[in-house]
Amino acid sequence: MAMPSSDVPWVEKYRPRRLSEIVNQNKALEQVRAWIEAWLHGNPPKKKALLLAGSPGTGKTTTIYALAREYGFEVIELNASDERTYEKIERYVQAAYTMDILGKRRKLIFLDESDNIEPSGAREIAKLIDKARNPIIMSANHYWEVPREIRNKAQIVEYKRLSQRDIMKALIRILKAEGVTVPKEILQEIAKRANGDLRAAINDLQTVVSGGIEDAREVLAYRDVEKSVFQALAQLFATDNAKRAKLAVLGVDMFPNELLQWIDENLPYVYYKPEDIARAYEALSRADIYLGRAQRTGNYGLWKYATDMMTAGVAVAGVKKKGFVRIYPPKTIKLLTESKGERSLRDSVVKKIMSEMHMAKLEALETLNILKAIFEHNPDMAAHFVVFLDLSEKEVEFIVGDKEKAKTIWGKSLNIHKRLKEERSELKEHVKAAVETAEVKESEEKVEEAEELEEEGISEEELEKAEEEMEAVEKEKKAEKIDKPKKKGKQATLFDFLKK
Ligand SMILES: Nc1ncnc2c1ncn2[C@@H]1O[C@H](COP(=O)(O)OP(=O)(O)OP(=O)(O)O)[C@@H](O)[C@H]1O
Repeated sequence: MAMPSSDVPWVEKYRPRRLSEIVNQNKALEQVRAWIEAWLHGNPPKKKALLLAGSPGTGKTTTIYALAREYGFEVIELNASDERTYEKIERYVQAAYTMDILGKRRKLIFLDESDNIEPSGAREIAKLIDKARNPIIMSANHYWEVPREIRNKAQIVEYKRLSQRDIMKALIRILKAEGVTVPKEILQEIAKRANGDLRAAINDLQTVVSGGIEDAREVLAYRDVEKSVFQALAQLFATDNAKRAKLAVLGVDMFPNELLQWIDENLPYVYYKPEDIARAYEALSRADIYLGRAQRTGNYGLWKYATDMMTAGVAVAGVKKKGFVRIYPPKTIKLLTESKGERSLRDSVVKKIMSEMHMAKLEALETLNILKAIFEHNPDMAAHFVVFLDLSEKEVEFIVGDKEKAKTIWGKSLNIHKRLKEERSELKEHVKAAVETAEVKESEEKVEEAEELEEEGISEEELEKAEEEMEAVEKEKKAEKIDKPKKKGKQATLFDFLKK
């Protein structure tokens, strides 16, 4: 496997230049073309804004730039989380009054992350859409999170997640262009893990190619566990916007202290000026202080501030290196703080919490921390959780982190088990006794009945026969009842007729 020639991010290097090169979004592209052509034919569409909605890395931004190139627009890219967005849009919308849509320098306004628009600004932006004389295209991951005022004014175009096959094809095309090869099973792994996000897949491919095959296996092994941490950190290190940085790590199923280790490990590759690196580390150390305090006091509300410091605090620390940033797993630190055994214990406890308490993974991780506090301070309640979650002794030891305390809780849980067992067997006894009484009663009744028959000189067979006959008579009666009304009706009409 050859080393790549430069560190230009491949997602940029291989971004499709033309609409026709965009993979597997034909339906969406048809709508986009029809909408822009309506503008160009001097007949602006009813919905003056277009909202491209879909998962990350499916081609939304690519569509806008390819569209602009093909139809001759200049793209004015604005970010919804920028405080001055409204002001900027207004400037362009006003300018559009005097701008000839068919002229050479026509502009297309691109509002990225429109699911991030503050509710206060949404009404104003909606008004600008009404006034707009040039196309406004917005993009969002979830269209339902775009403020309603804006959503109602936009034509929604949905982008689908790309299939594993689409992703494989795109990766192979890049490898051919780079003149490098990667074993097929690794390509398949990358395509599988990308979960429909071609950007993530291309970034992984570049990571793998730049690090060599052995490294690739290791990185991919981590990806198994840390599904999206690579993606999240790539986003975090690509922005100097505090809000975007905070959003980048949402959905990473990791404890904040682990996330801190990942950021810590990768910081020196992101900033190059010593003073920027120092500032970023200062933000990290503050995050660490909050985390320590949360652990000591049990006030997990502090996690939020810690996460803000390690994301937003780091993102605004200075000027970042341009180009592709390779993300490294924090191997050494991780090995020191959490062994493989501990990790698997944590995973099994989290799984039990998820299934017994009907929780998503993130929620379960938070609950695990609450359980840790309970296990440390309240062994009686802890014992009930042990029974409820069906925890093993090792899992209890992992949660409480202290052998003696674990023993006490485990002992108490055994007592609860014993009590429950006793209660259950007591209940069983009750049920058994009740059934027996009912059976005795029934057999007593049967004996009584037999005695009566004997007294009257009727044999069992004769009784059965008599019962069968009675049943037959009953049936006959019923059949007659059903037929009768019909006959009656007929007779009545005939009778009437004769009367006439
Ligand atoms: N459908 C596609 N066809 C070809 N390349 C694609 C496609 N989707 C994504 N890519 C590749 O992935 C990269 C990222 O795509 P793009 O920026 O268009 O994603 P996006 O949908 O705008 O994501 P986000 O919501 O995160 O902004 C592009 O540079 C391109 O290389």
